[in-house]
Amino acid sequence: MSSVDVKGVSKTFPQTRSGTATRAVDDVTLHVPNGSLTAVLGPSGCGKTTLLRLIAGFLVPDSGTIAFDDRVVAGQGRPVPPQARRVGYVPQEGALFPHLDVAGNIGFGLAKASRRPGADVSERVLEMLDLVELPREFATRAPHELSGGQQQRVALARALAPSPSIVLLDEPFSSLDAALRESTGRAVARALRVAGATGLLVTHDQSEALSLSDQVAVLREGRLIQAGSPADVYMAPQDPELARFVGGASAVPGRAVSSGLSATCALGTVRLTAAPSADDLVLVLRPDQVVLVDDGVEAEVAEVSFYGHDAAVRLSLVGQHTALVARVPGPTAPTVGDVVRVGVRGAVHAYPAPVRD
Ligand SMILES: Nc1ncnc2c1ncn2[C@@H]1O[C@H](COP(=O)(O)OP(=O)(O)OP(=O)(O)O)[C@@H](O)[C@H]1O
Repeated sequence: MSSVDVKGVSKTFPQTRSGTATRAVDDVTLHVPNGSLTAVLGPSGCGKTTLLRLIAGFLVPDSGTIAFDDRVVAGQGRPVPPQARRVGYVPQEGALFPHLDVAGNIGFGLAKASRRPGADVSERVLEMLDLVELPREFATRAPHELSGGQQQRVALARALAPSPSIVLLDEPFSSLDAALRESTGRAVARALRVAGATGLLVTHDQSEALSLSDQVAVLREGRLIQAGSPADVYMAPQDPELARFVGGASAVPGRAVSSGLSATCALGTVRLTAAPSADDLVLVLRPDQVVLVDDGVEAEVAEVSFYGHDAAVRLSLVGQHTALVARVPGPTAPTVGDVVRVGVRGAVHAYPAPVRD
């Protein structure tokens, strides 16, 4: 096990023939505690893979340092090469060697530098199959005889077999369908915990990040916007854009009430989670905070997405240019064109409104 400390790391790709230089990672500082799993979350192109490749040693930072515990691996003197970093890497898909069976794939790293004298490769292969919760009989199967989720578990088993201190996973579930994605994700997180490895998981899927990790690190345009526990990132997002990205939210203009922890907005007076730092505010309403009530403000139903157990209802406040999303139990969902009444449940997060020129 090792902690990972990224300090002030930047990486710019030089100008390509077709465009300008890209600052893919911009002054990122991130601490990943020993034995924990951190999800690196952000939209496509925000620099997630580049950050992972810098930690793996496939890329060298332009500035800043990367350390595993107290051992600086990049940024001071000659960078430590990837093979000497004791890092396991699980790429997106198609990662298995098609000409080797499952045992050959899992034992691949062991057959090289990291094999301990006298260690039994086949015993380790079986241990690894147990760890990733696959039947031992799979050892003799070819990769094409496995499902996508099983293949990703084998890829993890291969990464874990040489007992790396750190495991880096680059969108390992992106090719799997929703149900398989969830079960494979949970199995992978369990295996990492049992192996005691420190993990970094790149994903653009906010529910995957929130449900699997101990810490969520959110990147936007190469910069680290927020790092915290899943609950912190969901309950106290750094800005309204992050609230929309993680969990979804409606942003409504509001005005602080001088007497304390409340604000007025198109939905009436609402309670705030903390004293506001400005008079003009942006109030962030989570879909589960927007509720259909008997005595609220009138809104017209613009769109309904039915998910079974619940439904997302897009609403437009009557006579106002305010759009809202409410999450209601599936069986109670209204239909498009209905006029309903809405209110706000619980305290809402407020941010200073952007200053207009
Ligand atoms: N080798 C490269 N040369 C030039 N630009 C690159 C290179 N690799 C990445 N980039 C650019 O750096 C930025 C960050 O890319 P990166 O792959 O790290 O993003 P990402 O968040 O992992 O995206 P995705 O989720 O789509 O995989 C992008 O604008 C990308 O075009």
